[in-house]
Amino acid sequence: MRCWAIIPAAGSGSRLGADRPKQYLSLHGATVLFHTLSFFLADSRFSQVLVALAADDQLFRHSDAAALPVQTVVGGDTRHASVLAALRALQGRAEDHDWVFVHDAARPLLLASDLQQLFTTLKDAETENFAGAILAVPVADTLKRVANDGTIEATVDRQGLWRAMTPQVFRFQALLTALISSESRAIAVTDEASAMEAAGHTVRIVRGRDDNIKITQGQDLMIAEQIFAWQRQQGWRD
Ligand SMILES: Nc1ccn([C@@H]2O[C@H](COP(=O)(O)OP(=O)(O)OP(=O)(O)O)[C@@H](O)[C@H]2O)c(=O)n1
Ligand SMILES: C[C@](O)(CO)[C@H](O)COP(=O)(O)O
Repeated sequence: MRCWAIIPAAGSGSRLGADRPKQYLSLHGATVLFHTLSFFLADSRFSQVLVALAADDQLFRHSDAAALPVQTVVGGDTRHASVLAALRALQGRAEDHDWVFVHDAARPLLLASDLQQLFTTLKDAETENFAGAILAVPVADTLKRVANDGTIEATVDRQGLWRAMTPQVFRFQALLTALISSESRAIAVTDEASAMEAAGHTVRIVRGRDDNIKITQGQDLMIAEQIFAWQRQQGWRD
């Protein structure tokens, strides 16, 4: 049984509105993508790291990430399609029961302690009958549903609500089947767990670190810079 890492990096970063896709923005002297790919390459438990790039990506080959020993695949118009493309690239090499860890390129602050929590949880997958696990954090704010005119329509009960993060880890064949099924049924999934849930699988939540943020909008890059510096100061990253 082997482990594979899939890094979806084919997005355009439209919500952040930078001058390039956010995975190519600089974070403490290297691109966001370089940090994320390097993290998984440094862990010998992974047989290979695959990165899904946009079909028209012109930046990767000129970036610091181009020198890394990863397999590139052409991603799709959605994150779902990009992950599916990477899974299809594994067909013929990955065994059905291999674990596939999917992690957003835009989450460069993942720490080894969180990854280890996932590996430890997976040891119980067979005996406790769950299909995989995801990092997540409980919602701490009051949630509002807002109308188009900017007024509050409702307050959403946050009891039991968690924010899904990545890595999300599932068995190769089960994940491939679930994503193909979601695609064929035109079910829009924004994470792998959604597809697995729709396929009837049980997914385990692992309480992750709050600083495993996804660089998405507003001041996220500045926040990531601060977190990165603090993690380094704590000795949690090189
Ligand atoms: N067609 C897509 C869309 C997204 N992603 C990747 O999925 C991760 C999470 O997606 P998101 O944060 O939404 O990134 P973007 O799609 O780039 O952002 P936006 O929605 O603001 O354009 C990112 O690493 C992104 O590169 C991908 O591989 N393929
Ligand atoms: C996978 C994910 O990061 C979990 O929160 C999130 O769903 C990605 O969504 P995005 O809109 O593609 O950023």
